[in-house]
Amino acid sequence: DMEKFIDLRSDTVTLPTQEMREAMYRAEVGDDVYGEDPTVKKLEEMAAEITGKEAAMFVTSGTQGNQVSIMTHTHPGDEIILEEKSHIFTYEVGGIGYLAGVQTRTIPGKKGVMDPSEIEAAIREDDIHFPKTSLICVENTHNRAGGTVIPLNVLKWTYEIAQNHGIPVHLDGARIFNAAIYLGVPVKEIAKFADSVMFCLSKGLCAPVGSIVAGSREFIKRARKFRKMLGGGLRQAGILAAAGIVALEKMVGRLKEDHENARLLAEGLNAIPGIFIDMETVQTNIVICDISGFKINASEFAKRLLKKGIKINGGSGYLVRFVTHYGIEKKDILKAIEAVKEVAEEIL
Ligand SMILES: Cc1ncc(COP(=O)(O)O)c(CN[C@H](C(=O)O)[C@H](C)O)c1O
Repeated sequence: DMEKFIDLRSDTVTLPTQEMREAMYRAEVGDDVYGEDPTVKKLEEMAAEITGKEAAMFVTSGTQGNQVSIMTHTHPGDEIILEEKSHIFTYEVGGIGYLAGVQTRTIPGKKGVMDPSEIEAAIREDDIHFPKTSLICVENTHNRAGGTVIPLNVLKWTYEIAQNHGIPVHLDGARIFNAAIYLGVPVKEIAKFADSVMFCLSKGLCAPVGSIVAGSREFIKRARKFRKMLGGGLRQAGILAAAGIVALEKMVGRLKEDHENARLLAEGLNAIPGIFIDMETVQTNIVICDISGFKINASEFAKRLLKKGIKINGGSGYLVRFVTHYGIEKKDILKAIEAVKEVAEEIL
C-alpha cells in the first residue's frame, strides 16, 4: 500500500485534502459546455484575477493546457522557440507536432533559463524559405533544471524581445506558485511577462485533477474551442473545480514548507560521497542529483531505495529527481537521507 512508502517521485502524487473532498461533495454544478457550471466559473474568475489576465479556462491537465495554448497561438507550419529540456518539448508526447503542426527551435538554457539574446537570434527573419516564428515558450519553475526560477528581469527582457517582434509568449507555469513563493511576489508579477499562462492545481496545490490556462478574453475564447476539439469540454466539472478553489484559497502559502524540505534533503544528500548536487538549483521543491559517483544508473538506484521504503523515478541516466510536496514531512526527509546513506555504503 502507498502508506508505507515515502513517495518523492513527484508533486503530482499529492492527494486531495479532506476540505477539498467536502467542497467537491457540496459543489454546485451545471453543464460547463453551456457555460452553466457556477463552480467552474468561480474558479476561472479567481484564476484570472490571480494571474492578472482577462480570462481563464479550466483544463484537465497541464499537458492539455500547454497543447491548447500552442494550438491557439500558432498555425501549422510555424516554428516555436522553447528550452531544450522543457516539459513541452520533452514530456508532451510530440503533441505540438501532431496537434498544432508546429516545428520546434530548442535553445539550451542555463539552469533552465534561456538567454534572451539567444532567443532573439533564433527568431526567423522574413524569408521565402523560412517558417514564421509564432511563439516563445518559457517554463517557470523549470522542472528538469531542478525547479529553478527565472529571474524576473530575465523574464521581462524575454517578453520585451518577443513584443518587439510581435511574437506571443506562453508561460508553462505548472509550478508558478512555487516560483512566486521563492521570489516573494504575487503570481501576477510573473504572469504579466507572458501572454498566456498555464498553471497546475494538481501538483503542489493538491487538487486531484486539473490546471488553468489564463490569457486575454479573445485568446481564451479561441482556446476553449481547441479544448473542446480535444475532448476537454466538460459537463458538471464543478465537482473538480471545487477542489481547485480550495487549492488556490488554502494551499499556496504552505509551499514554502516544501521548499524548506527540499533544501534540507539537498543538504543531507550532497554530504554523501558519490552524489553531486548543484546547490544553486535547489530553489523550490525539486532536487536533482548526479549519482554517477555511485556507478549505477537511476533505475538501479531507484530499485535500491524502493527496498528501503523510498519511492523515486528511475531512468537510464545518472540524474535522479526528488520532489517534496504536501505528503512529505521533515521526518520523511531524514529517513530518505538515511536510506541514501545506506545505499551509498552498500556501493562504495
Ligand atoms: C513543467 C511542467 N509542465 C507541464 C506538466 C504537465 O502537467 P500534467 O499534464 O502532468 O498535469 C508538468 C508535469 N510534470 C510531471 C512531473 O514533474 O512529474 C511529469 C514529468 O509530466 C510539468 O512538470
